[in-house]
Amino acid sequence: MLNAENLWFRYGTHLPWTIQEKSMAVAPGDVIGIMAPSGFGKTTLAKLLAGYLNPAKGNVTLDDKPLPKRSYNPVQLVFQNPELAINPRWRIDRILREGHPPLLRHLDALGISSSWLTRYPHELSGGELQRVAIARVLNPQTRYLIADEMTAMLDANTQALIWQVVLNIARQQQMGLIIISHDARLLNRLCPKCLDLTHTHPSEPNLDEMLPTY
Ligand SMILES: Nc1ncnc2c1ncn2[C@@H]1O[C@H](COP(=O)(O)OP(=O)(O)OP(=O)(O)O)[C@@H](O)[C@H]1O
Repeated sequence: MLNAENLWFRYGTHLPWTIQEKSMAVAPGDVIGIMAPSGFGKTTLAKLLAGYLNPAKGNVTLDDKPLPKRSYNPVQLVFQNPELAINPRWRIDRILREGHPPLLRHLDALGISSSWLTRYPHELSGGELQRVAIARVLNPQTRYLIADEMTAMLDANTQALIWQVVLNIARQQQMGLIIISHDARLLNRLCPKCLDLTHTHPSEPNLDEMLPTY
């Protein structure tokens, strides 16, 4: 279980709280959507859940323990722009093997061509590079995947292909998925449970009631 308990976060001591008293729990194999317009703190919440940011108060635990700081992070976060998460000086082959060797069937399913492996990131298109970024985290060590606008820059066909593969693998590996998107249709299609943050304002205290707990 990935558990966030009573999280508070702000980007500076004199700035307003971006995240206030938020709690949520995600079980293995759950698929949960988070939807809200720009600025409601979706990415901040994602970063807190993945341990990229530390809450001012509250904590995030995986099976009742803090997230590991030195070993592979079982809570992986994939953003819209793969360039930001990928070392531009590494060839694709090395990027894919950084955490855990990728399974050949995952590369095939995502349409990753063997001819890409010897190239550098700038020698792939944005959509091709995003597939590499996704393949990199779809390994058995990833227990929870947070997809923050992960397919927003892709065409409809590539988007459909990627989600089919990701949902299949998540089901097989009992990986929990948190899908953040502005696209209500996408979330309705993918997520049995969905949080719509547009009905609240970040400073209002009732957001908690919308978050699923188990
Ligand atoms: N590094 C930062 N320093 C200061 N303020 C920040 C920082 N990052 C985000 N913020 C602010 O925190 C608030 C929430 O930002 P966040 O990126 O979490 O929202 P979001 O809902 O994901 O938005 P978007 O859909 O545009 O990505 C915004 O008001 C933003 O300006």
